[in-house]
Amino acid sequence: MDVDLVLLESSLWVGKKRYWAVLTGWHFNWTERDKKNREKMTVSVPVSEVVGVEVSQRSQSEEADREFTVFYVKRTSSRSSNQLLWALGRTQFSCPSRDLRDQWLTQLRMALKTHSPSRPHRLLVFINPFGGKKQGSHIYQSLVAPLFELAGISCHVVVTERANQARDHILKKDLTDFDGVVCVGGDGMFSELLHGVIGRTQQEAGLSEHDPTLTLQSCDLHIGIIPAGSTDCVCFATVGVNDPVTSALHIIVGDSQPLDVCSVHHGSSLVRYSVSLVGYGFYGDVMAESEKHRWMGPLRYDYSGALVYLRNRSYAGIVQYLPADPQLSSPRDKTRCLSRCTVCSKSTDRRLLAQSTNSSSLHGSQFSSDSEGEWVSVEGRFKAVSLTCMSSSCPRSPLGLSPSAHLADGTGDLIIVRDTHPLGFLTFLHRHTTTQDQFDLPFVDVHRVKAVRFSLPLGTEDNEDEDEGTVKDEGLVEDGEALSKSGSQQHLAERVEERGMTNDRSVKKKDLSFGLCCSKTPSVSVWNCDGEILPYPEILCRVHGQLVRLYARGIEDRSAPPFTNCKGRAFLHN
Ligand SMILES: CCCCCCCCCCCCC/C=C/[C@@H](O)[C@H](COP(=O)(O)O)NC(=O)CCCCC
Ligand SMILES: Nc1ncnc2c1ncn2[C@@H]1O[C@H](COP(=O)(O)OP(=O)(O)O)[C@@H](O)[C@H]1O
Ligand SMILES: [Ca+2]
Repeated sequence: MDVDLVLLESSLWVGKKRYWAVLTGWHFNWTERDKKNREKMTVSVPVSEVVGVEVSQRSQSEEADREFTVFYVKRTSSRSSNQLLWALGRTQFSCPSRDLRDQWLTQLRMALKTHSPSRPHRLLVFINPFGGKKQGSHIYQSLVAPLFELAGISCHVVVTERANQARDHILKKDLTDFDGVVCVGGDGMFSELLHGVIGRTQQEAGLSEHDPTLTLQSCDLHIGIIPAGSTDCVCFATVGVNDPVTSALHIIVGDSQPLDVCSVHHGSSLVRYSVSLVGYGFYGDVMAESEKHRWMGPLRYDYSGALVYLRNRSYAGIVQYLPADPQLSSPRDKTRCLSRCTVCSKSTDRRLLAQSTNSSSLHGSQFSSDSEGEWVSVEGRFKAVSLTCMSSSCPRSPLGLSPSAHLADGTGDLIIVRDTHPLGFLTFLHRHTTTQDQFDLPFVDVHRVKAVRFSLPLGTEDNEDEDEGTVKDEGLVEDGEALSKSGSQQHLAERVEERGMTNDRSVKKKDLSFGLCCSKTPSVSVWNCDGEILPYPEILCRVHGQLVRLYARGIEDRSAPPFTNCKGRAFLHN
C-alpha cells in the first residue's frame, strides 16, 4: 500500500486568510487557520486532479513574485439538469518568500509527474465542423484549447473536410508521439476514431478483423470525446453529461475507461464496430428517415421518430443469441455501472487472469461459440431488436436503452420488442424518457449476451433486389465503397450507393426508408449501427470486452466523494 508522505508543508495566504498547506503524493490540502491558530475548513484536491500550476501573471512586483496559482478540477452541478459537471477551479496562493514559492512550484509539478503518469502530452484532435449544431470548431477553440494549453498538452488539430478523413488518418498516418486521439463531434465522429484505432491495432498485430471468432488485440491509443454532435450518446454514457469542459478535463487528467465493442459481421466480412446501438426495426427506420432531414440538426431524430412511430411497422426475423453468465449480472438487476464498477473490475480481473494463464496471450486466440454455451433462438415479428454494449444513455433518454448495462463487462444487452399495438410501443418508448422500467412490459424481453445473430425467415422478401450470394463474399463496407477482401467491389459499391448506405451523413442520399408514399410495406428494415445504416439485414454481432479505452472514468457516484478524508477533519470537496 502506498504511503501518503508529506512532500511539502507551509503557511500560505489566500487573499487575507491564512492557510496551512500540505502536499502529499496524492493530495494537496489547504486548511484555514484563524488568529488563534485553530483549524477551520480544509479544501482537498487530489494531485491527479490538478490541471496545472502557474506563477502569477501579474506584472513583476515583489508581491507577484511570491504568488502561484493552482488550477484543478472542481465539481459543480448544472442548474438545469442537476448533472455533475467538472469545471476549472483556481486558487491563488501567496508565500512568505520567493524561495518558498519556487519550492511549491517544483514540488507540485514533480507530484503531478510522479503521481499522475497517465496524462497525455500530445494529442491528435479531429474536429467535424458540420456535426450537431455546427459548433465544433467554436467549442474547441473557445472552451477546450485554452484548457489543453494550460495543462501543457500540445495538439495537432485537423478540421475535417470529408467523412472518414479522421478514420483514414488514424489508419494510415504516423502516430508515433501521440498519446491519444480526440474527436470534437458526435457519435458518428467517435465511430470514425473507433474504426481507425481498432483497425490500426489489428493491422499492427497481424490479426484479421473479419473473423468473428478471433479475440482482437485491445487498443492502447486512448480516445477522447468532446461532445459537439446530435445524440452524443457515447460521451453521455461514459462521462454522465455532455459538456465540453468536463470532457476536456477528463482528457487532461488522463482518465482511462475501458469500453466493450461489438463487431458486426455479414457472411465472412466485418461490416462495422459499434459501442452504443445496433438496432433493427424502429431505430433503423428512424436513422434512415432522419438522413432526409439532416438540415434540422439534432431535431431530425424527434421528427423522424414521430414519423416512423406513426407508420406502425413491425418486421419478421429470427434472433439468436449466446447468453452471458447469469451469475455475474443481469440487465434487470437495477444496478448502475458507475465509476469503479465492481462488475467491470471483475471482468478486468478475469481478462488479466486469462492472459496470464494463456501463454500464447489472449489476443489472437479463438472465441469458440460452441464452448461458450448454447445459442437461444427467438422467431417472430418485432417492432425493434436492439443490441447495446453499454447503457446508451443520452439527453433524450437519461437512463438509456438498457439502464443496467455495463461499460466494460464484456457483454451486451439484447432488447427484443415483439410486435404490439401502437399504444403499447408508445409506452415502451416513453419509458426511455422517465425512470419507469421499459423492460417491465409483456412484449419486451431483455437478455445479457455475448453474441447475437439475426436472420430473415425463409421466404422473406429481402427488399434487396439482387442475389444475396454476391454480397456475402464482400468486405467491410464504408461510405459507399467496399473495403473488401475480394469480390465484385464495384457492384457492391453501386448497390450501397443506390440504397444510400453511406457514412457521409451530411450528404442526402436516395430515400431508403420506403416512406409513406410507397404502396408496398417493406418486409425488411435496416440496421442502425451507432448512427450508420448497414446494407444487410442478416448480421452476426460479437461483443469484445474492453477493446478500446476512453479518456473517461464512467459516471461518478454523487454520494461517494472522489477521495477520502483520512485525518477525520471537516473537508470541503473542491
Ligand atoms: C415518446 C418519446 C420517444 C423517445 C424515445 C427515446 C429513445 C432514445 C434512445 C436513444 C438511444 C441512442 C443510442 C445512440 C445512438 C447514436 O449512435 C445515433 C447516432 O448519433 P449521432 O451521431 O450523434 O447523430 N443516434 C440515434 O440513433 C438516434 C436515435 C433516436 C431515436 C429517437
Ligand atoms: N467534414 C465533413 N463533411 C461531411 N461529413 C463529415 C465531415 N467530418 C465528419 N463527417 C461525418 O459526419 C457524420 C456525422 O458527424 P457527427 O459529428 O457524429 O455529427 P451528428 O451527431 O450531428 O451526426 C459522421 O459520420 C462523420 O463521418
Ligand atoms: Ca458491456
